[in-house]
Amino acid sequence: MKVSVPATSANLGPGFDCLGLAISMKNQVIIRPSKFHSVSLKGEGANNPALKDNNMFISIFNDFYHNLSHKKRHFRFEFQNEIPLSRGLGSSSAVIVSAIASAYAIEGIKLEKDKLLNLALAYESHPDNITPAVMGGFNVACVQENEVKYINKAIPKTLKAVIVVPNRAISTQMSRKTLPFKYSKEDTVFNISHSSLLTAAFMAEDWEMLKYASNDQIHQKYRMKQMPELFDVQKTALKEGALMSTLSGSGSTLFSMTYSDDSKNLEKALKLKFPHFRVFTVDFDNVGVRIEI
Ligand SMILES: Nc1ncnc2c1ncn2[C@@H]1O[C@H](COP(=O)(O)OP(=O)(O)O)[C@@H](O)[C@H]1O
Ligand SMILES: N[C@@H](CCOP(=O)(O)O)C(=O)O
Repeated sequence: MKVSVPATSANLGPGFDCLGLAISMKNQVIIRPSKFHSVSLKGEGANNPALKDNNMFISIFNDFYHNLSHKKRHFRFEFQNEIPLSRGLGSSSAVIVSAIASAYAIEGIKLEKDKLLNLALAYESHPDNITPAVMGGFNVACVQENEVKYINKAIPKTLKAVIVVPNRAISTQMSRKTLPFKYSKEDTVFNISHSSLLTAAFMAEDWEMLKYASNDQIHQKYRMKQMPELFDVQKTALKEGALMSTLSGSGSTLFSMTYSDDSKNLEKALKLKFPHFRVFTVDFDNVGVRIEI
């Protein structure tokens, strides 16, 4: 059985904790019944022994598997990870979503995507990553009475993401600690208006509006101070034709969106100016979690 989950870029500038989209960089796990428990790990995180020994996937999978099944079975888990860890690309959401989906699938129990999303919410309280990880596409989401309420829209093939991934990790938990406890009325109104405009721009496919709508006053500047070069990455991306350029999730990745025709130029300019960072051009993912029995 094979499960794959896409990476995500959350917040999209002003949509702190509520906007996110999926990109076609994915983590995949193949699970087979086996005589003994065993784990193999390839790709991102492969040289991190903690991921093999104390793997968040295995512990969430076991929580669900033991609740769903009365059989005592062992499995071989083969992980192939494309999502860099702690870079604001939703690696933890991918793990949570794939672990829950795998436990149901291995038992042959059908799990609706809406239910999967709400089960994942118990492990990741911000819906802006788990919603695109499950559903794909662009998503606006909020949590009410312990349920995710969301609206989802596919992103056209004429657009691509160009991401700049620094070599330094930023943990989401630590990055949230850099944010103020209180915001002024001006900053609050600024973000509500820009986040609403950004949502409308995605829905109306008005891509030229993104450069205005993607401005933010409540999280990026505080977080990017930890790695001031990110301001330069953002400025360069916008100067080189990005439709928008925002801190991905809690960082450290900078996410930019471009017309497909412009993406190679943008990638080239960013690689030239920031040779010490990894730069990737990727499609958007409109499917979300995939399960193959
Ligand atoms: N492929 C993986 N396998 C196991 N655990 C992972 C994997 N990817 C991420 N994690 C867990 O998630 C943590 C990163 O979560 P977080 O700081 O929220 O970063 P991100 O922005 O990538 O989601 C890692 O320290 C690790 O505990
Ligand atoms: N809204 C959250 C999103 C965190 O995304 P991640 O990919 O960095 O885990 C936040 O901004 O803290």
